[in-house]
Amino acid sequence: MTTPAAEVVLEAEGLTKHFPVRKRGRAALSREVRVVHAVDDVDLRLLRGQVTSLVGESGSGKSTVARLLAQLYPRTSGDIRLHGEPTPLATARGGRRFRAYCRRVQLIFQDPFASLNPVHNVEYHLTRALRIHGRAGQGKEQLRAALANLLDRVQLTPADRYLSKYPHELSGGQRQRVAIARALAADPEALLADEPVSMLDVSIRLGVLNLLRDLKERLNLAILYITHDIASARYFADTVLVMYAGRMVEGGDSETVTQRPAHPYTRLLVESAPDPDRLTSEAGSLGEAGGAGEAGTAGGVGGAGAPVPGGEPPSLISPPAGCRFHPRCPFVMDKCRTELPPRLQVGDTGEHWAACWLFEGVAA
Ligand SMILES: Nc1ncnc2c1ncn2[C@@H]1O[C@H](COP(=O)(O)OP(=O)(O)OP(=O)(O)O)[C@@H](O)[C@H]1O
Repeated sequence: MTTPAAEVVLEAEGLTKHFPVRKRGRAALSREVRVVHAVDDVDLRLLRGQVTSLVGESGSGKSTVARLLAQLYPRTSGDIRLHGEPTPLATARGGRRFRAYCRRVQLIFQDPFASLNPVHNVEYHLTRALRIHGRAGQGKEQLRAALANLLDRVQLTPADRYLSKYPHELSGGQRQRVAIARALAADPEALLADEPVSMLDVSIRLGVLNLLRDLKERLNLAILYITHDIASARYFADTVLVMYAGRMVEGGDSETVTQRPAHPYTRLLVESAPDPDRLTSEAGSLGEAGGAGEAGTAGGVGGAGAPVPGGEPPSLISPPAGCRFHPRCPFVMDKCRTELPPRLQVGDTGEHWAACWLFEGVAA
């Protein structure tokens, strides 16, 4: 649960990334500049000691958000603030300020095999990270202790058994633990975990998620957990944010968003996710949101036998006007085709919102 007192570590406002489209053939002669609207006007906050999950299907812009937050890409517009301190649009890469930011905000990639160099062993990877961040200590003894401490944090013990191993000698889960240990070498405050378990065997996913949860609690980390699996977000996250076609469409505490989704797109995600103890009767959830008028129409979206919107996500080069989900939405109204819905409150707690016209005038 989000507590009002939780400290904001990292925050984005109006975060936008447009990638230019390379022109080919005759298009190369035209003056028209075409871009992929990968991320548009995204707001999010990562709180100390909490997991925020960013959920959405492939191509919705989740990884781009993580890369923008990690400063791997320059953003087109918007603000990123670490402890309220703005990061300039074009942070000088390699500069002191940039290095300090990168130390505090660490990214963990989906594929631990690709992120570890196959010709180097665990000791090399971790020692290098400790040295880069000035945390290797003085002399061999202190370095040894720092390495053992890192491996202990990711539950790879005894350390001596793992230090000499090469990536190919480790299981997928162990490799991801080494990648997490390498991120921890920087002593970060925020971890951006981009689909950290999706390439792992189902049997070991839970272990790695439990490890991240343990780190969140012990080290008081602010974690961004990116996933297309809304069921795992329910299990692991405190807060869930849902992205569709480059925009945020819903947010709130994880239990509410995953069990009583409001936006028709979130309902689609929840409907298609295997989650055995889902509380059904989403009709009731919209009733709670106010239930009257158009929202009442939406009450049937997620329930048994409810229509599941078909179709594909839109082109991000020329995204639909209004709500980007409108071409797939079973409850589309005229307004949805032309006007972008703002964040509208769902229910009466003030923490659950949906960018959907169905909730206009519904909240208490
Ligand atoms: N470097 C790039 N240049 C051009 N377009 C890009 C680039 N990176 C991402 N995109 C486009 O931006 C959109 C969002 O991509 P992104 O990888 O952020 O989505 P995602 O939700 O993380 O998807 P996945 O789960 O498949 O990784 C996609 O249309 C993608 O093709």
